[in-house]
Amino acid sequence: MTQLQVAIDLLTTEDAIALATKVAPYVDIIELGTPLIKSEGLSVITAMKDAFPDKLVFADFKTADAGELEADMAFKAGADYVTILGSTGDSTIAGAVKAAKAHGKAVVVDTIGVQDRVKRAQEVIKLGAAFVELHAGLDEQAEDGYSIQVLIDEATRAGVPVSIAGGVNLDSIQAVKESGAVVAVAGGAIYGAKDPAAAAKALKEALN
Ligand SMILES: O=C([C@H](O)CO)[C@H](O)[C@H](O)COP(=O)(O)O
Repeated sequence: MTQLQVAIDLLTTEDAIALATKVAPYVDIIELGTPLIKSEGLSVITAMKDAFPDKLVFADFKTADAGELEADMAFKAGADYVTILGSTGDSTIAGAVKAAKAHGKAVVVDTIGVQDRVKRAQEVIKLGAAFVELHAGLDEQAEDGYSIQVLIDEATRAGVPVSIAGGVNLDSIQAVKESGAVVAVAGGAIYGAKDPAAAAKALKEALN
C-alpha cells in the first residue's frame, strides 16, 4: 500500500507540532521540510519524534556533501529517514547509508534537479537507499507548464521503490497510487488547506 507522508514546510517547531497533531492520525511519515530544519535546527527533529514516537520522522536535509556526518546528525536527533541529493556523488550517498546502517535507519535520495531521475533512481538504490524521491521542488512547480504527470510516468517505469513529491493533491493522488509509488508526499495540499486534518484524511482514504 502507498504510504502518506506529510511535508511540513512551516517555519517554527510550534506550528509544525500543531499541524502534526491535527494530521497524525492519517499519515504514516512526518516530514520536517528543509526550510523548517534550517529555521529551527536539529531540535525540531527531536521535538517531533518525542511528540510522535510511533510515526516515522523524515528529516529533509537535502545533503550535498559530508553524507555520513550529516546523516549521523539527523539520526542522533531522532530521524528515521534523512534525504541526500541524488545530484551529489555516490560517495556522499554511500556515506549516509553507512550512518543509516549504524543507526538501523534509512536514507532517501531526493532527485530534485537531476536530469534523468529514473536512471539515477536505479543507480542509488544499488548504493543502499531505501527509496528514491521523484521530486519537483516548489520552484520547479511554479514554472510554466509544470505537471506532476511527468513524475507519475517516471514512477511507473522506475522499477525501484520511489516516492512522488511535487504538488500531490486530491486530483492526482489516485494516479500517484496507481503508479506504484511506495510513498505519496503531500505538503501544500495539507498544510495549506483550510482543514488540514480533513485534507490528510481524504488523501489517506484515496490511498486505501
Ligand atoms: O521538499 C519540498 C520542498 O523542496 C521544500 O522543502 C516539499 O516539502 C515537497 O515538494 C512537498 O511539498 P508540496 O510540493 O507542497 O506537496
